[in-house]
Amino acid sequence: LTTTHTQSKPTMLSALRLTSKRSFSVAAVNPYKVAVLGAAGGIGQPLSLLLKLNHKVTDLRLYDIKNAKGVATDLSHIPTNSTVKGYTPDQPDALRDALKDTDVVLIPAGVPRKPGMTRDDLFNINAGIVSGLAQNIGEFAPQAAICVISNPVNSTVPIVAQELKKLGCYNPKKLFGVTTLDSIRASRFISEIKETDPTKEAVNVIGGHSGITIIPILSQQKEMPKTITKEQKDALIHRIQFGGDEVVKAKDGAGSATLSMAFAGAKFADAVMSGLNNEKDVIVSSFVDSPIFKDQGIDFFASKITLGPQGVQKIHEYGQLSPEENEMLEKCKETLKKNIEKGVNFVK
Ligand SMILES: NC(=O)c1ccc[n+]([C@@H]2O[C@H](COP(=O)([O-])OP(=O)(O)OC[C@H]3O[C@@H](n4cnc5c(N)ncnc54)[C@H](O)[C@@H]3O)[C@@H](O)[C@H]2O)c1
Ligand SMILES: O=C(O)C[C@H](O)C(=O)O
Repeated sequence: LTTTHTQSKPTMLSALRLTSKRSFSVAAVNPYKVAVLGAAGGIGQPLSLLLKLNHKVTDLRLYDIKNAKGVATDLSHIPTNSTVKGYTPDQPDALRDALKDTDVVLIPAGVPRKPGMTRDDLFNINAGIVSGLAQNIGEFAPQAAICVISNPVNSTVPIVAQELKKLGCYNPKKLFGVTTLDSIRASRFISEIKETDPTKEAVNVIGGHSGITIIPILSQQKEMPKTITKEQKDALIHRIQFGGDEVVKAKDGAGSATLSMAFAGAKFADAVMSGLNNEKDVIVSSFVDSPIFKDQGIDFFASKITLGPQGVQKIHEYGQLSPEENEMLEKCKETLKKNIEKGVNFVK
């Protein structure tokens, strides 16, 4: 999909070869301590399972306001090379113990959408949850790479940045809004039109993570079918932008994307650890503190980035856009600016 690594390395699935003793010795990687905050939720549980299967993770900490210990005990019976421990607020210093010395922290804590809601409608509840967790990360794990899943990502990422700035430990290279779900949807949906292998398809998706702020740059696609009509192309763009709504509608009140998001979150975390491990050319898309539109007051923007031992190593230019895509970008920037300001003002 959009992650590329030149170095051949075992994938997450290699950890599934549980019967082979080799699966414990393949890893020429450093051991990583990973915390999931919101680990007992719809995303948290499958995400934690996928992290348990990732040989790069040796110490997995699961924090939630409820049921984290149950999920951790369940996962702890899987014979992969990590320990798993659950933490809930009834234990003294639970968050401190969950976060201490971690390399990567993933945040899927917060409420999901119901039909008819926008991601921004989640702001009132999730902003408070994310800012509280960010304060604890700043205090107990200021070194960690922080991957924010909780919506609205366009605002929750600025909230985390602002909280860390207040604590004097903001590292822009280690804060990520997870937009991988947009990338994997784009790969999947375009492959359905091109009749190709979705694992070989990559679309450059930029902007943010909500509706019109998600911009798939289809003009950069080579080998689009000559027969594709403008209507089909517009429908594809719309489906990538509103893929989240498709799931919310289908789940009919029971939440939003959890399983595809867990896959996306695990894939992103794997890439972050590959970067920390100094693997070459680890390229993913993410919503990060970016110079691209800073001069226009937009401090965060999603584009391709290269990950390295210190986190973000390079932020890629988004490349050439068609006139239609330029128009989409202008609209994206207006919304993004407001979403970012809303997050920043919440903390101020
Ligand atoms: N970035 C993306 O692409 C993407 C994709 C899907 C969902 N999401 C977002 O992820 C979030 C979680 O979705 P879900 O379906 O897993 O929801 P969920 O309700 O199933 O799970 C959320 C979990 O967070 C926990 N939680 C609440 N407050 C907490 C706190 N202060 N500390 C720790 N844990 C806390 C809850 O107990 C629950 O277990 C939502 O905001 C959703 O919109 C983002
Ligand atoms: O759509 C949502 O609310 C969840 C998530 O952001 C998604 O894109 O699926």
